[in-house]
Amino acid sequence: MAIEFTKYHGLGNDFILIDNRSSSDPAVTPEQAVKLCDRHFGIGGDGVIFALPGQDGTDYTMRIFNSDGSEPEMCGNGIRCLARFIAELEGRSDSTVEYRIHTLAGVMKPQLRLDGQVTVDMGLPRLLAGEIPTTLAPADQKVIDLPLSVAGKSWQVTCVSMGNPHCITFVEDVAAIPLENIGPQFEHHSVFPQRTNTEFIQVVRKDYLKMRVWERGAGITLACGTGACASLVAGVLTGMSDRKATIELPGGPLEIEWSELDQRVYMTGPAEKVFAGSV
Ligand SMILES: N[C@@H](CCC[C@H](N)C(=O)O)C(=O)O
Repeated sequence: MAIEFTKYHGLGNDFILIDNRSSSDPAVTPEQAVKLCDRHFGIGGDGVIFALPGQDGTDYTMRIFNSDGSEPEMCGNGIRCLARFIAELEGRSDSTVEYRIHTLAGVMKPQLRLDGQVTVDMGLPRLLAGEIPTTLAPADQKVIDLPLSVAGKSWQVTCVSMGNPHCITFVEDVAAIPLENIGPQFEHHSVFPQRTNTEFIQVVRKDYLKMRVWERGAGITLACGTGACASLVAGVLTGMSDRKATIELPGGPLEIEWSELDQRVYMTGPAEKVFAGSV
């Protein structure tokens, strides 16, 4: 049976979007998602995202399979793409509609802006080791600037969950980090029982950070929305960043704020349609 899809990207973090509104079960299996994401033998993408019916009073449910077939709790760039995709399905692309989206990380609220950007209320960051999860500290303690040995070197890491796990290291020069080599070693380190996303951050100014990411289940990507949010929170916790900053990723910039008022994290960035087809 043919499956209709639309390809979107958020700063080059690219996804295959599927209109799954008529069923609560994803239209493809994790194994099929791996094939669809293949950049040589498939459509190509960092993940497959499903727009499913809402749950518990929400407008829609988002589920996502990474390009390795694993299912993460949340995806920041993906939820901006999902919001634009849904707006197009509903014929509301040119409005400032806000959606309430059920995810495995809780309810997220993306709002479309007229300039084409999408602002997402990403909720509260989770900071306790047991919530991330990591065994780097006792379950009821935060993991801020603690040593972690990877690839024969000690790294000072801060861990933050945006629903999905992130391990952040501040470095002098992000370009000098051998991401392809050390990324998998962070991802699969025994202190992260559910694996981890890994971000390296260079502070240009306290309101301008450069980031490179190794994503759990997807490897090196051009951008990671939850990673940018987690990194800004890590920057505030370590005194490296203001509460509001531009995060420059290989695919472009995201604006992130950890609000002093409600302690929630807000992310603003683009989401663009690439093409549509069927497989
Ligand atoms: N690229 C995403 C994150 C996708 C999920 C991640 N790979 C994980 O397994 O947690 C983003 O923009 O947040």
